[in-house]
Amino acid sequence: MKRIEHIGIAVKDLEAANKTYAAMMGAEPYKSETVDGEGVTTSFFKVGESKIELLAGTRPDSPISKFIEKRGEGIHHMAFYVDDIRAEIERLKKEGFRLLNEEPKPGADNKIVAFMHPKDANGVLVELCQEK
Ligand SMILES: CC[C@@H](C(=O)O)C(=O)SCCNC(=O)CCNC(=O)[C@H](O)C(C)(C)COP(=O)(O)OP(=O)(O)OC[C@H]1O[C@@H](n2cnc3c(N)ncnc32)[C@H](O)[C@@H]1OP(=O)(O)O
Ligand SMILES: [Co+2]
Repeated sequence: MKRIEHIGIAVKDLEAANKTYAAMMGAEPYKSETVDGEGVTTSFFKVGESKIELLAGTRPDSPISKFIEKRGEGIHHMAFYVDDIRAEIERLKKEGFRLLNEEPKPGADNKIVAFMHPKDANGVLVELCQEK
């Protein structure tokens, strides 16, 4: 795993959260994107080589809507950049980690992504991402 690509933060109101994070970080989000497959709308702020990804659910069965319903707003996942996501999925499976999707799926910001179960990483939902 090369670097922390982004930290995902679950928010109820993306517009309001954009204003909060823009004021805090002193910069506007550089991108906003809806990923229908995940039921989320995202916005991204640069932090050096990493990013903050704000995520709001677009439907009640979205993982973000369910997370907020159960736990409230807050850090939802940590994403690592990898050069070869399929090789990394195979390596993690051999190590005994449970992948939530074994075939990479479309993510935001021109990435393909895969998730690892949070119970296998001390309560942290881990995302792998690779450039499309
Ligand atoms: C924008 C695209 C992409 C990108 O490019 O960056 C994204 O970031 S998409 C982000 C949203 N998508 C996902 O999160 C996909 C992967 N997630 C899932 O498959 C599910 O959310 C889940 C992690 C399997 C949980 O779903 P489910 O099992 O239906 O929910 P439960 O509430 O029953 O959870 C079981 C268990 O796990 C705990 N949990 C759930 N989410 C998290 C989390 N984000 N971090 C830590 N722990 C989490 C939950 O609390 C339950 O534990 P117990 O209460 O102890 O049973
Ligand atoms: Co993410």
